[in-house]
Amino acid sequence: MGLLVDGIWQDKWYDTSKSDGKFEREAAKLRNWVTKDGSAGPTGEAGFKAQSGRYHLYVSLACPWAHRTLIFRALKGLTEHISVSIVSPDMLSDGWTFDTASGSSGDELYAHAFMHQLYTRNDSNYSGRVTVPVLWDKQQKRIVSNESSEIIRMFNSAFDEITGNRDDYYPKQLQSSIDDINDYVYKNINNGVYRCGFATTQEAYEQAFDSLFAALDKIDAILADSRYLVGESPTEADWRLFTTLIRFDAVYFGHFKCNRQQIEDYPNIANYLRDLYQWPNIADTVDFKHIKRHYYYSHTMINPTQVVPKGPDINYWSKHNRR
Ligand SMILES: N[C@@H](CCC(=O)N[C@@H](CS)C(=O)NCC(=O)O)C(=O)O
Repeated sequence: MGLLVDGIWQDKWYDTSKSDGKFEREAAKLRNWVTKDGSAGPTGEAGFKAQSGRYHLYVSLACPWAHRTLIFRALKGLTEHISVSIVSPDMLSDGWTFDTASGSSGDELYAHAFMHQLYTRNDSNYSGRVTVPVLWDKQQKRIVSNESSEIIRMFNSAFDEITGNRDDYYPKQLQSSIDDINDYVYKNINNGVYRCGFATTQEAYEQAFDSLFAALDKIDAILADSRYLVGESPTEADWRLFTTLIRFDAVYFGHFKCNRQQIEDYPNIANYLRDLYQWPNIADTVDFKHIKRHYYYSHTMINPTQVVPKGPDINYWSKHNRR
């Protein structure tokens, strides 16, 4: 695991020494938007018009942020319009790789060995972490965005005229409720599990742990009265929560020490998780082999033996009680 400094790869773990042992995630730097007509989006430059076959998505099947983009690609009928390369689940001293022997599909566009080569192809002087997902423009041969929350917004609407799929997971009248719940879930749950797992002091870990479970308790209470987080059909807020919930019992409970209880022990969340998992085309985006292998094998400072646990054995296809 590492980062680029002026275009040179350096193998370095996260530095928590300046933040009292707390893990702080670096903000994504490449923030252009694909739009229907190629006009500029909320940030970045114009020039990225929605077109079939023009864009390529680089993902890890293990990564919850990349997983969001695969879910929106599936939900919005974009699989035949946006191609994908999958990195290996093993992220060690070279960062994300395209090693096919350990589970990568290979870099379909450039046959790079490493993900950082894509970042320096985009900008030979790049400084920053080399993260997935990345949305790449095959026409201009550059990165559109490496911010998953924005890539899913693009997928939600920019390609609607091409696909004819007008399902809207961020409808205008619900946007402020979705934004509020997203902020809360991101801070306490999506990033909260990482704040538990990557904390390097007892105090930082316990703070993250307490806010994580307080938030899960609150979500379970919301789901007692409402089928989804914001009303009676799934929105962006549900899919963003889903990618953390589906990894929780298999990885975060043990590996990140999020072990007050499992998601299976939450009466409403456990059923809600199955409801989302069983939604058309979603189960195919979930790969427990990559998920477990990535975390347990790559984070050698947490699990130096790199032994990957066999369990748990949970059936996400079992019947749920959501209406
Ligand atoms: N803000 C980014 C975060 C992406 C992210 O942190 N991805 C992780 C994988 S789960 C990564 O690539 N980490 C590599 C690193 O930090 O060096 C997004 O949501 O797109």
